[in-house]
Amino acid sequence: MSTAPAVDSPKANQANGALADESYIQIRDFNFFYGASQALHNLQFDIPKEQVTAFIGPSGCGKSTLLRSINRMNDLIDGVRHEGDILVNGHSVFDPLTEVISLRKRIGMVFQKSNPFPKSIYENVIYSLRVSGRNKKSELDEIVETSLKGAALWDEVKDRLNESALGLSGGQMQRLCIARAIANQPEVILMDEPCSALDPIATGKIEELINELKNHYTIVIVTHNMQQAARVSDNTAFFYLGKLIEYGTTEDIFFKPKNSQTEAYITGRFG
Ligand SMILES: Nc1ncnc2c1ncn2[C@@H]1O[C@H](COP(=O)(O)OP(=O)(O)OP(=O)(O)O)[C@@H](O)[C@H]1O
Repeated sequence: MSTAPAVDSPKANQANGALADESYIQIRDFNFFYGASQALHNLQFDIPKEQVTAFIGPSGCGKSTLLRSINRMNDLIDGVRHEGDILVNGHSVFDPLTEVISLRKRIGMVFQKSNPFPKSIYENVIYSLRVSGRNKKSELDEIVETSLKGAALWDEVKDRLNESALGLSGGQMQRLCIARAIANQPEVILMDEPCSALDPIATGKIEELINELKNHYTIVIVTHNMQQAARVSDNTAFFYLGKLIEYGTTEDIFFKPKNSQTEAYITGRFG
């Protein structure tokens, strides 16, 4: 069961409270501001454990802002502030005692454009382990193999681990970034349009991988691609102008949307 503190009827505040599974990320009365401009309004919903939850909605509706709030990537931007809370596994990510570097390891992130370092494939995978002083070769070898296998990349690169990561294809680089996140043994993997720069074949491989990864990790994905949201996610949250309009199982959101704005967006009539 969830270890989150009791709040007043969280389900009652969900735009669609159909999700019954154990929640892992709890978003509570969350508002977010860039300076004087409010980007997110009173968000309140739960994201289930070891499932894929998609954030969808037209450009500028706040999907990335919310995603980046979960592992406090927005802290890097001047003049931002928030109200409310986000709990991951029962702990506030904004707790003053939370160490942000370790938070970002526990809540890994994969970006729109893959961002490998100009280093070998091997060093890319264990980069943050090296930074934190872990240098035992046998241990690192094992983590590299497990992480690359976890990212469905091992077979393609096992004979060239010491070659530059910059020689990989776009899809392989994106899977390498997933392997880098996995090496930290994360609880959550956040993905911000991870396939937007990839061709359909590379996209298909990442989607297959997401399907596999959800057996071990809680995944939140921002996507503009409705077919992708329908294919990979268990739950979908639809946002408009910084508000959560509707949230539920992907099947309900796509086939039985309750809100006319959701329906219009899903069917491509706006956005
Ligand atoms: N660094 C920033 N400074 C000021 N405003 C910002 C910043 N980043 C985003 N915003 C604003 O916050 C709002 C939400 O933006 P956000 O990028 O979260 O939306 P999005 O749904 O992810 O959009 P897209 O699909 O185009 O990536 C928008 O009005 C945007 O202009």
